[in-house]
Amino acid sequence: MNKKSIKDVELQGKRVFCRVDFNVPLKDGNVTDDTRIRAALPTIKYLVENGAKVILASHLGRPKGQVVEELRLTPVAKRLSELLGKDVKKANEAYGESVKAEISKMNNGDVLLLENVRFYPGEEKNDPELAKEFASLAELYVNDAFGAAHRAHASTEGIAHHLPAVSGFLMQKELDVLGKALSNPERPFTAIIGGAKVKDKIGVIDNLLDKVDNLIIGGGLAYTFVKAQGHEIGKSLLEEDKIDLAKSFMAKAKEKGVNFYMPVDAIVADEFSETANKKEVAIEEIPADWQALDIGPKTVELYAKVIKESKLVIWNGPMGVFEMDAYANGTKGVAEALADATGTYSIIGGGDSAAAVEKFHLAEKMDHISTGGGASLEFMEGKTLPGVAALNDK
Ligand SMILES: Nc1ncnc2c1ncn2[C@@H]1O[C@H](COP(=O)(O)OP(=O)(O)O)[C@@H](O)[C@H]1O
Ligand SMILES: O=C(OP(=O)(O)O)[C@H](O)COP(=O)(O)O
Repeated sequence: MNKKSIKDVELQGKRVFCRVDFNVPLKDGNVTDDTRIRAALPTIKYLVENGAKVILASHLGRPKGQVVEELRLTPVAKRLSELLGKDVKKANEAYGESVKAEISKMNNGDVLLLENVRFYPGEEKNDPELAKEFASLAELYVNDAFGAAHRAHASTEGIAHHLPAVSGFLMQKELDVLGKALSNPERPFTAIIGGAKVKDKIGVIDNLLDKVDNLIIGGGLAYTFVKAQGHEIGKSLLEEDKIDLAKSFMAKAKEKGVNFYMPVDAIVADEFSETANKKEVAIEEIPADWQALDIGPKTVELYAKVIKESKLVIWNGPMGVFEMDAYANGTKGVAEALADATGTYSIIGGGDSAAAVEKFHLAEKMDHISTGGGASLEFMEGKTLPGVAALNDK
């Protein structure tokens, strides 16, 4: 990579604003999957060992510019402290006088975690004033938040214009591994897209159709396509205004000779809960008032066959609501197919997909687990990631 890294700069005694992606799943105030925290440890340890004052910043969830008590980073600081084996202080704000006072008390090698940067409206707007406030806390900016590198926000992009700005080890590793696998992909090349961020991910499909041999759709994303095919989807996840786009993608796939795979069956439930009534139905038979929360077994079988025949698979987004055991089989089936496909290079992207693979104890069997879902997809599309572009060139 032609961007400067933490190895290229002096760290001793420096106040370093290090943006990480600690957007991790929480339940009852505890971190349920710490993959993203562990992934940032090499950078944090290096900063500590080289005598920097480490000021960490992250977003958590989508609080939309307001303080949301459940989205404070306190549980993350606790987990990080356990993983680092050292005290991690947690600030209640992300900038301002109280934070400056905390920083002035730091010794070299100390670690401070700022509050959720998305509690401030300026973060997602990439407000230059907020970027300057962040910059005023430090003497050096390090971006190790690959998972948020596709966002041009104040703490991922704006700040880099006000301080010397370099990459961390995770950022470098992600760009290297993904760059190598995708620059000249082995074929058949298959992309599996699922999850719930329909608005974010649907656009990616357009560019993917220029690159892949097979495109597999699952998760909440699938039902906008099922609807576009003319079937009823009951109360399943739907982006009404993306139906025409979905239709155009199916037409483009046909034109380009890309095999476009969609669910042929689903597990439907009469409410969004573990204890709901549920049944297995063919995809054209989703009852009104029911919602599809997982792909069905015939779909798993079909997708597993495509995976087995592929040389490179990139998978982003779970196939169903895997957090509830009743709707985890689709995601588990796809994860197992990837784990079993020994001749297939597997790249898993996205916080929830990585968490799913961890949950099924299959992480070891994957070739690369990326900490970025949207980020790895945009990188794969060939887009410039704003969080990377803003860093200093070598
Ligand atoms: N059929 C579905 N209906 C509703 N939500 C779904 C469905 N399938 C998957 N999901 C949800 O999608 C979420 C993950 O989506 P997303 O954030 O897009 O994935 P990733 O973090 O891997 O990029 C999970 O919380 C999962 O419960
Ligand atoms: O979880 C993330 O993205 P992902 O779900 O695409 O992996 C990143 O932390 C970015 O979060 P965002 O999509 O709310 O900007």
